[in-house]
Parts: sequence; structure tokens; C-alpha cells
Amino acid sequence: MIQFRNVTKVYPNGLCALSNVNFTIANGEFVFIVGASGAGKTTLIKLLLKEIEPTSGSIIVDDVDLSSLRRKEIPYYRRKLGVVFQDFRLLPDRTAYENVAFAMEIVGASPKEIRRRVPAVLSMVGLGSKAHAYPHQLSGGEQQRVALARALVNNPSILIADEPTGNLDPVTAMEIMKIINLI
Ligand SMILES: Nc1ncnc2c1ncn2[C@@H]1O[C@H](COP(=O)(O)OP(=O)(O)OP(=O)(O)O)[C@@H](O)[C@H]1O
Repeated sequence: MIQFRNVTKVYPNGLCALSNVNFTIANGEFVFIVGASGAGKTTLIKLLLKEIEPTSGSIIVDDVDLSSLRRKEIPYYRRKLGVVFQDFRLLPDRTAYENVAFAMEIVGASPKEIRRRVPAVLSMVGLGSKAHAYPHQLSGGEQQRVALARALVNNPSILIADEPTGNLDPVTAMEIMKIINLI
């Protein structure tokens, strides 16, 4: 469960990006955050990733107040989160398989586990046959599916997608949303 309680974020230059925000997202909920440009959506995601700190208020994820996390606990907290960005953020010199495997390598998964899990997740997003293609050999929708596989491969309990279809045409965007909806 994710809870924002009276969260306010004022950036160092004095700009108030979020003012007294309260909401709860229950386990299993699929939530869209919609708002005008500059409304504070990215700020909200950065707070959840603990990339930035709230000026006041608390953010609670699975009963843990993020302000109580020590610096060395943050990487473990982030393993709970799978993140997909609008611009995919794939490593250009690695294949689809290697991009997804890399996410497992950095959390210390065994080579055996990686060999088992990566093809399964690539198949889940419909890319089983493109595992050895490099990002530049893939369409935008395919690249986003690799990014989705990478976000999912470590079984995160929370999937965060920041405008995951923003760079895609409407038909491809719909395909991505269908996959996310099935997860
Ligand atoms: N590091 C920063 N320092 C100062 N102000 C910032 C900073 N980051 C964002 N802002 C401001 O905070 C407000 C909210 O920005 P944010 O990026 O969260 O909006 P958004 O809803 O994600 O917008 P968009 O849909 O355009 O991406 C904006 O007015 C922005 O200019």
C-alpha cells in the first residue's frame, strides 16, 4: 500500500510543486495520475522513488515511512519498485536480453536464475523472438516492451510508469497499456 499524508514539496528555489497531497493506493490498484504540465506528477514519482525528500508530510510504502529509511536501505527499498519511463532508457550497446539481464545482475541474481527468468519475461511482453536485437533494431513499441520487461524482471511489488506511452503512436500505446493491464 502507498500512502501520501499531507505531502508538500517546495523546491530550493521556492517553487511549491505539491501542496498538502493526500492519497492511498491499495494493493492491486491500477491508478492513473493525470494533470496539466507542471502539475507535479514527476515530482510525485521522484518522491516515491526517494530521489527527493518531501518538505513536509510523510510517504508510507508497505507500512514503512520512507523518511525512516537509512541511506544503505534505499537500494533495497527500490527493489520493490519497477519503473518505466517515457523515453525507455535502454542501454544502446546491449541487446534486449542483455538489457533485461542487467537489471537482474545488479541485484545479484545468479546466472542460472537470469537464464531462466529473462526469456520468460521477454516472452510475456511478446518479444521472445527479438531477444538478441539491439534497441536501434527495435520499433518504439518494442523498445518500450523491453523497458517493461526490465521493470518487471525482479518481481517488483509496485510498477511505476511515467508516461510510458508518451512517445508512441496510439495503436502501439494501446498495446503497451494492454500488457500493463494484464500484469
Ligand atoms: N528541481 C526543480 N527545481 C525547481 N522547480 C522544479 C524542479 N523540478 C520541477 N520543478 C517545478 O515543479 C513543478 C512540477 O514539476 P513536475 O516535473 O513534477 O510536473 P509534471 O506534472 O510532471 O509536468 P509534465 O507533465 O510537464 O512532465 C513545475 O512548476 C516545475 O517547473
